Amino acid sequence: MRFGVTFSILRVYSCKNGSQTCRWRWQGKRRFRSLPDDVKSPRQVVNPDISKIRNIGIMAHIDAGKTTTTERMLFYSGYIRALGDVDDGDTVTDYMAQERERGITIQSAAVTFDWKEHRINLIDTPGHVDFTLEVERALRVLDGAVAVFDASAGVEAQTLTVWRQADKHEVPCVCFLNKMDKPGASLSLSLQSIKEKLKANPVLLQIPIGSGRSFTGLVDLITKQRMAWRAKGREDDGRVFEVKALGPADDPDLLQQVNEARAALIEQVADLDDEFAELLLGEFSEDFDAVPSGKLQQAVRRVTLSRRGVPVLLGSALRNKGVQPLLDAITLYLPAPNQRHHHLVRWYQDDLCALAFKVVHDKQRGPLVFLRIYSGTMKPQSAVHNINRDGTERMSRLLLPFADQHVEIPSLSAGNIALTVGLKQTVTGDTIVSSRASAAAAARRAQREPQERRASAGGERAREASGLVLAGVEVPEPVFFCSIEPPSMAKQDDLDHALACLQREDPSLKVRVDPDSGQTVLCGMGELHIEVIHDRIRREYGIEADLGPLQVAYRETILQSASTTDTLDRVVGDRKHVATVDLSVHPSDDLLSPTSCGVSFEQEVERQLPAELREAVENGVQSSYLQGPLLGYPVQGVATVIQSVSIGPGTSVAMLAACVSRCMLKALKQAGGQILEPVMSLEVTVGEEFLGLVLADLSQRRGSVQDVQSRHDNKVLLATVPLAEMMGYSTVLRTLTSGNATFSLQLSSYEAMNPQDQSALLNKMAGLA
Ligand SMILES: Nc1nc2c(ncn2[C@@H]2O[C@H](COP(=O)(O)OP(=O)(O)OP(=O)(O)O)[C@@H](O)[C@H]2O)c(=O)[nH]1
Repeated sequence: MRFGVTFSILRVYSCKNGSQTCRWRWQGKRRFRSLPDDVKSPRQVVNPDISKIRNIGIMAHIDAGKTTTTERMLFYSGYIRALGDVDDGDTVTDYMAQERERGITIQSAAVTFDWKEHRINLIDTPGHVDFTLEVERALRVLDGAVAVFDASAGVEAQTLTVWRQADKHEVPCVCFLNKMDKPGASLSLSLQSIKEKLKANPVLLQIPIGSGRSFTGLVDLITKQRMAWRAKGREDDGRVFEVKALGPADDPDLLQQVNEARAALIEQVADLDDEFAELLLGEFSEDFDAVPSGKLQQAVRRVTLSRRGVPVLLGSALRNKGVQPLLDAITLYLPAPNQRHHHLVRWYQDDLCALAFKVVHDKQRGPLVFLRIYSGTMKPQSAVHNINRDGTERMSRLLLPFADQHVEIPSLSAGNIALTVGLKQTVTGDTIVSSRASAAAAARRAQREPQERRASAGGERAREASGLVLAGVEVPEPVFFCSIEPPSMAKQDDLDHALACLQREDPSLKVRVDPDSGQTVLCGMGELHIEVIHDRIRREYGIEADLGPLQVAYRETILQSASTTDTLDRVVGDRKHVATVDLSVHPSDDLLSPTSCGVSFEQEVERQLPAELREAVENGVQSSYLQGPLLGYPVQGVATVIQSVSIGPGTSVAMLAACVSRCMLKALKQAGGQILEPVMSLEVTVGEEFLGLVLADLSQRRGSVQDVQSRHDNKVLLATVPLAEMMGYSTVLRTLTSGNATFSLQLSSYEAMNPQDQSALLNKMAGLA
């Protein structure tokens, strides 16, 4: 649409009956669009062709503004009447009581809405490191992501983690530099940190008009349109904004800045996209700037999809600026489901193939399972087959998620995210297909596929190619644990039920029973994680459970090799069991990986030992890895070699496994035990005046400072510190700095404790210190 210089439009988006409609009103010489007052129901979400679906996630470091941005998206697309505020605890996506009280996102929430004839299925993910698995589960099923940054901080610790997760799942991203209204906001700092820390190639698509508090709008470098919001800040809801082609009559400095930035953009895109480079050098060699904006947009899309570059957009969600162009960018640059290649899906052809990526418990409806549909169609009241559990289940209802409200729908096709009621056996990571027969048909197609083609698939795809199930996500090992007790024995069953439900929802929560004390033990990702679980047991299940002290999940390993022999000679009932095992244990090269424990057999033993006995020996070794000889923590970094096995007639396999375990315990003790402790990367952002106090405190905690960087008036302290020293750190830091610091903590590695610290720990555990 072209407008004369004197006319500009104030753009308001609203959607009625699934399509963008707008009314116009005139003000002086200007034409304004105005919004109808009615709010759309999630039922009105358009059901478009797959090419117009966008499954996206919003990810970032804690507090970058994901929830605030999501809230604006729902508001501008017409799905909520009033803007919620994280600080007032009334946003749509943070609906859990704890989220509203704490002002943070804990579980990822899915919402579906439409924008300019596109259906957007959006997942708002948590930023706190304790809930990283939530982000990973979401990224597994998404096609694209919006990475939100605090423009005054650039890339922060958790941004790096989520970015790596997006990389792992090859998810194309756009960046949104939020909080451009903050006095310390810096476009150049943010772009620099994206390049340096994320090693990504930022493709800047907008430049800001004004900075800090006087940030009023943006210029789109592709179309050279100037978008200006009213300067009223928070009171103005941002629906109305002026869009005007930037012309010679405008601010000459701004115009020059735009021309330079656009020229740089064209050059950068030409470097990243051969097709665009050819176009420029052919038709537009005389004047690159004359290249049509549509062509530039298409090239930016190709660059984004191939992940050679990431578009960068700007705004201030809280001040209601820049979110509508971000929505445009989602539809323009992020992929449709059919543009992402999911290797295994082709074997199912048009049959249903879906991945369960999240389960939540609803008191009335039972478990609700979130599914990403990769092929085929889902209908309510139908049976589906769960390949992982090898069982068929009946799905009673099919819903479209809209945070905690759900809308019943008659069917949902490939490329969408569905919420199902009635699937009682399905857990996160399971693959759902239409029937056992369709799984068998897919298996036949997979068999017929040339071996080379399957082998060429790398990583996750290779794992998928070896079976018929979609790859789920890897669950990180918990670093903290504590005992949990019901208020009375009568409540033990209720507590077990609550824990079973919570575990189904959250695979990063592990529950086990301590073999010595018989106590139930909760294992989680961090203090906040365990605190939230405890709180949920109280609120959602009405159980006032008691938590024991929080403890660190150490690991054990060995320092040297050892060989040993053990003989088990036992009479059970009227049967005599005799077995003798010779084995050796060695420190493995891959000492610090949790999966680094292995078992192998001497060639001769492997040849002679029947498969059933080999399996019993392996079980014996594996069970001894679960509890190390020093403090009973899991063992890692050990390679075991079985040198000989002899077994008397009538000896059971269980007795052989027991003999191996006993022999392993002896060997591990002989090999000299070493405790490994989790060491965390710590990032503290603190006002300069408090830096000395924070550093002094860290030195008491066996911390080692890696770097101190400046960020405006703040200092950013990067350090590593043993997790055992970080209990209750948030309270201490708050007190030390009068609330002027934030920190993030995440697992960096497991490291060997020095002899003094180890013996202090052993004494403490033995009750001697
Ligand atoms: N100045 C300014 N503050 C903002 C902006 N967007 C969000 N905030 C504030 O930043 C804080 C965090 O916002 P959220 O939207 O909860 O951030 P989040 O990334 O969803 O946080 P988690 O989900 O807990 O990781 C809140 O106090 C917001 O009011 C912005 O554009 N400018």
